[in-house]
Amino acid sequence: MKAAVIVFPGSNCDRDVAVAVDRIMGTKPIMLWHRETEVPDLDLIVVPGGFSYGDYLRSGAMAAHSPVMREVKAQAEKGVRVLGICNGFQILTEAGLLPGALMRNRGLKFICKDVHLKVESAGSDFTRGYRDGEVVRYPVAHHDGNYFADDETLARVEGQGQVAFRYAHPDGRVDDAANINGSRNNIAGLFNERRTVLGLMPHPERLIDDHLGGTDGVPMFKSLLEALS
Ligand SMILES: NC(=O)CC[C@H](N)C(=O)O
Repeated sequence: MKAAVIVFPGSNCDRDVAVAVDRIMGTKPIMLWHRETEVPDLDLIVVPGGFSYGDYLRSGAMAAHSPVMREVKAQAEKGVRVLGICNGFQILTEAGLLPGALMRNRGLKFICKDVHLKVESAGSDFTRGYRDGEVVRYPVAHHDGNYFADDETLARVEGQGQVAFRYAHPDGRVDDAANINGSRNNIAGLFNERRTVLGLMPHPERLIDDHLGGTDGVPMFKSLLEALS
């Protein structure tokens, strides 16, 4: 199993997710600088959180055009699993690997807190370790997490079961009061059609140890390990 974490100028969750992959999946990922053009064949690519290129223009907009992303796109095309967390989710939408866009939070404030998520689909290599409808607690830390897609795209992703996670109450209810940032249909995480790419705003890599406050992120990395080994 070969994994890589992409590193952009301004990434700040790259080492955290590398620790999660190493500890839970038992493999040290290679760290790939944004200028890299030669990338070995991989099984898993993680696009981590942070502020790539200072989030100038729009979060993820510049990173989506960096040299390494050509390789990421080519490998994603072949079915290599790609996990984009927070800024990584923003980059994957800007790169066209996931539909829609992430806009400024509805309240125009940076949100940094733990939130509850309803697992909308456990039917993927990323989420098999959870149960459909299960409620998990993940931290969020973003100012551009407001998921937007036009009506047609939204109907398509909903119809095809591409929604992975929704912002929810602790009892699993999904409504506007649980919608921390104004995302359409409370979408917090989304698959591509083949479910080989997942992007999500909350941070699974930040809850992988009781010393960090919980372990709700562990099943995601365990699911990937099972799928890829
Ligand atoms: N933690 C992150 O990756 C933050 C993503 C992005 N910089 C935002 O604030 O929306």
